Amino acid sequence: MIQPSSPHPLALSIGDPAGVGPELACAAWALSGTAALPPFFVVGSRRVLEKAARRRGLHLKVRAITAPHEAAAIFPNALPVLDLGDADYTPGVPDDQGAALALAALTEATRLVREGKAGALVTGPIAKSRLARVGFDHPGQTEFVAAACGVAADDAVMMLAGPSLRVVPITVHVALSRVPSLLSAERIERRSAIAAEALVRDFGIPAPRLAVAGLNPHAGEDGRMGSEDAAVIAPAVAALQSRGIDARGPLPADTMFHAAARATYDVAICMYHDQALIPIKALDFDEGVNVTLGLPIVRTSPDHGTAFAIAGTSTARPGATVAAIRMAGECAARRHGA
Ligand SMILES: NC(=O)C1=CN([C@@H]2O[C@H](COP(=O)(O)OP(=O)(O)OC[C@H]3O[C@@H](n4cnc5c(N)ncnc54)[C@H](O)[C@@H]3O)[C@@H](O)[C@H]2O)C=CC1
Ligand SMILES: NCC(=O)COP(=O)(O)O
Repeated sequence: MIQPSSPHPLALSIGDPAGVGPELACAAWALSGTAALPPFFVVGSRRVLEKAARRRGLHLKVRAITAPHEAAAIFPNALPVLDLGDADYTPGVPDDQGAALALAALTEATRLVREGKAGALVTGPIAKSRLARVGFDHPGQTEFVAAACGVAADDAVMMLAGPSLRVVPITVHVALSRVPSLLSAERIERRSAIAAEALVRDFGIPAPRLAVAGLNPHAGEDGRMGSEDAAVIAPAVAALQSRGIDARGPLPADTMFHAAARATYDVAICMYHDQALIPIKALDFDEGVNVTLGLPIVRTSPDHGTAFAIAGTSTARPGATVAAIRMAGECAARRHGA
């Protein structure tokens, strides 16, 4: 089915300029014709993008715009950028100046989308610890965008999505030792319900099937290997079912991700970060998208990080960035059409 398109170009924040974000923004633009991407503009630095493109051997024009509405006309011939100023381009060597640019770009891109001047937000990769040095006070971009939208951090639900799998971690950027105490039936139910609602609204899945993972080996083995599965996760699944949501579990996590199992659900609800992200990064690393559910705006990001070690070497693959731009456009179009 052809979706109506978002009326506004998408805003792509540049990410840390020492990482792979700038070169992948250029690479995505270079692929935009063959990949049929919606028009987008970068929020960041024209000079950094020009240097990143040159270093990657991409022959493209970067054109500064002063407002998002100028992007669509420029996009077929050049990469539009809302220029926040110059910064050093030293791939692989992050510094505070670059982190400040990344934070300014994230802030401005979020503002433009919130104000309806851009159709959706695609965030380039940042290093959270580097941004923390310049005043970033959030566990990640998910929580930053949630705060900017006036949404409680816990109600902004991270989902990683690729061609093989969708996963939602109930707890995210916390130490593993804290996970059991952070899991409650209410929290699992609330975040799972937000995911189910978003799969209907933004992904066009009319009755999403949720597979809820256990926490412990063999989902607790009748309490012999942990109590949380029966005491916390099972009541959450029952509560979801009583709301008419197609949820089942707790399921042993070790057997949830093989191909036949994956065919039985639309999203795996996982209890902690690596339970969710290991399978998707193993299966779909090059096309994996991190999408924030439950926001008044659409926000996506490539599933990978700054990859400082390979920045500037032309070996960073653009697939996840291309997929993040495409997914943002599709979700925005669904909302626009709705
Ligand atoms: N969307 C975001 O803003 C994300 C940010 N991060 C941040 O990135 C930083 C680095 O995190 P890491 O755990 O090292 O993950 P990473 O994703 O940056 O790198 C992990 C491995 O994958 C490779 N890799 C990453 N992207 C690639 C690409 N496009 N093509 C080919 N190979 C690629 C890297 O070279 C490295 O070997 C951390 O500070 C983390 O917080 C991590 C994940 C997502
Ligand atoms: N592991 C996912 C990740 O680090 C991305 O987090 P966020 O910055 O999108 O919140």
